[in-house]
Amino acid sequence: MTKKIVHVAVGVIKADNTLFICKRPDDKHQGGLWEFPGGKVEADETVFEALKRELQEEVGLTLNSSSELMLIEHDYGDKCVKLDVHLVTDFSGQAHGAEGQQSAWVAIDKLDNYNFPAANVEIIEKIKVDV
Ligand SMILES: Nc1nc2c([nH]c(=O)n2[C@@H]2O[C@H](COP(=O)(O)OP(=O)(O)OP(=O)(O)O)[C@@H](O)[C@H]2O)c(=O)[nH]1
Ligand SMILES: [Mg+2]
Repeated sequence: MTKKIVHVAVGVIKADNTLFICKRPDDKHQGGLWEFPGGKVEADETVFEALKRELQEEVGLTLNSSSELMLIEHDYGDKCVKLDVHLVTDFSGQAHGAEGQQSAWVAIDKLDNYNFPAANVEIIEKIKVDV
C-alpha cells in the first residue's frame, strides 16, 4: 500500500534579516524542535488559504500574500510529509506564540543555533542562499 502523504503549508516569515520561528510542543510529531509556523492543508483549502488560517491561529498574523519557495517531500518513517514552503513578507500584526508556544525572531545567520526537523535542513540551506 502506498503511504498517505500529509500536505503541509509552511510559512517562512521574514522581516529585515530575521525569521520568525516557533518551538513545537513536546507531545506533537517532531516535538521540542523549532519550526516555521504552518499546518495541514484541509481538503477544501488551497495552500494559501491553509497558510493564512494557520498563521492567524498559531502566530496571530494576518497574511496578505506569499510566494512559493520550495516543495519538500520527506519520509520520517512514522509519517510522510509534503511541505509547501512559502516566503511570507507581506503580513500585518505582531507575531507571537498565539498557542502559548515559545517563539523568536532569529537572524538568518543564527539559524544553525536552533534544532529543526530533518525535512527543514533543505529549507534552511535555501534560505541562506536565496532569501
Ligand atoms: N508547521 C511545520 N510543520 C513541519 C515543519 N517541518 C516538518 O517536518 N513539519 C511537519 O509537518 C507536519 C504537520 O505540521 P503541524 O503539526 O504544524 O500541523 P497542524 O498545525 O495542522 O497541527 P495539528 O496536527 O495539531 O492539527 C508535522 O508532522 C511536522 O512534523 C515546519 O517547519 N513547520
Ligand atoms: Mg502547526
